[in-house]
Amino acid sequence: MQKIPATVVTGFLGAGKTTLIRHMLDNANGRRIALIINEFGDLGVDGDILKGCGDETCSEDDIFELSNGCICCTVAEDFIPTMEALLARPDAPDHIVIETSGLALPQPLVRAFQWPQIATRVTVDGVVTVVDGKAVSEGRFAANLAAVDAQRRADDNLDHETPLSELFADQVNAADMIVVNKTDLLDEGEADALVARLSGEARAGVQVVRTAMGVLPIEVMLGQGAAAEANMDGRDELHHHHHDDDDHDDDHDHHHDHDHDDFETFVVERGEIADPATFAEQVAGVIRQHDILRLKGFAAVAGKPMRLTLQAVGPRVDTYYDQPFGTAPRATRLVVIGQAGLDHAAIAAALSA
Ligand SMILES: Nc1nc2c(ncn2[C@@H]2O[C@H](COP(=O)(O)OP(=O)(O)OP(=O)(O)O)[C@@H](O)[C@H]2O)c(=O)[nH]1
Repeated sequence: MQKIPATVVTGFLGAGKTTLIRHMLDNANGRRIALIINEFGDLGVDGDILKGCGDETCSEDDIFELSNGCICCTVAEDFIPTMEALLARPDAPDHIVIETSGLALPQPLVRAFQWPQIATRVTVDGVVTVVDGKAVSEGRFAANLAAVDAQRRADDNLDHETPLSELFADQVNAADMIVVNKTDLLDEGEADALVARLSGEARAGVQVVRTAMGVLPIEVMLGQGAAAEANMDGRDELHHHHHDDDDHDDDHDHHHDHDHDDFETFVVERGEIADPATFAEQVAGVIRQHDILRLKGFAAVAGKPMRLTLQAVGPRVDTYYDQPFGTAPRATRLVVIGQAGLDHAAIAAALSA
């Protein structure tokens, strides 16, 4: 029996994973693609966006949402049972695409494909790492040398970098292909420099391609034939497990105590907003003031039957009307994601003002 290829799409919060997958679904040309989506933050925004595709290639039945935390830490409880349920269905998909949360380490997920009940049926076609070209060019994932030094002074055993730079390095390290997205926000020189830098940091032979709005031909994205689960060499994660005493344990059920302890998420609910542009400015102000990494959700706009989708990556805020509320409650709900220590009350108050 031929194995079903599975593509793992990883990349930091807001890099453009959902956008890339949405574009792929819109251009699936009759391929049946099953999606497994893992989101950090409990609003199901990505699932909603992908279900809105309305195409028979991505019926809701083919979308599985894993929302019990980060996929790399819930492999046994969540991911494996979901894969088994997917594989037990009579109509096997042509391809499986897995969107990890922006905080996930891809390595534990790829290793899960070595589990016997999966390995006989599915192979990892490729790990696609989506990079926010603008954020990386601005140095958002650069190791913060001052912070690293302070940590080292505090604890000799620590040789890790910042949570952001570590995650970024691990996601790059796991890649079979790197997609430098958001090139529309870069000039050509910046894009060239970033591609050159990432080609140097990635494993040998990894292709680095550039996109805007995730426009990548489906033939480039799928069908890489990497069999990543059988080729783990050089994909190792960095030094994440310093809190665990048993971290050399290769037990598959082992819980990786890693960087998402350094991040947190919560939901803010408020009443209708008056005007999308004004609210977007207000949101951008709150993001700057509180150093929020990612904010997304849906808003009810006074007098408008359509639901407004709001997406912010750092202080860049996008809004668009996506669908009528219909019978759904006209609620405004926003999920906020940042490094641990966010002032929930102040942020909620500022977003509700
Ligand atoms: N300017 C610009 N914006 C983009 C591009 N790709 C995605 N975006 C926007 O960036 C925001 C985040 O995109 P998503 O596709 O949701 O990112 P993601 O990686 O799935 O985000 P998480 O699931 O939260 O980790 C959205 O507002 C997108 O419209 C791009 O190439 N250029």
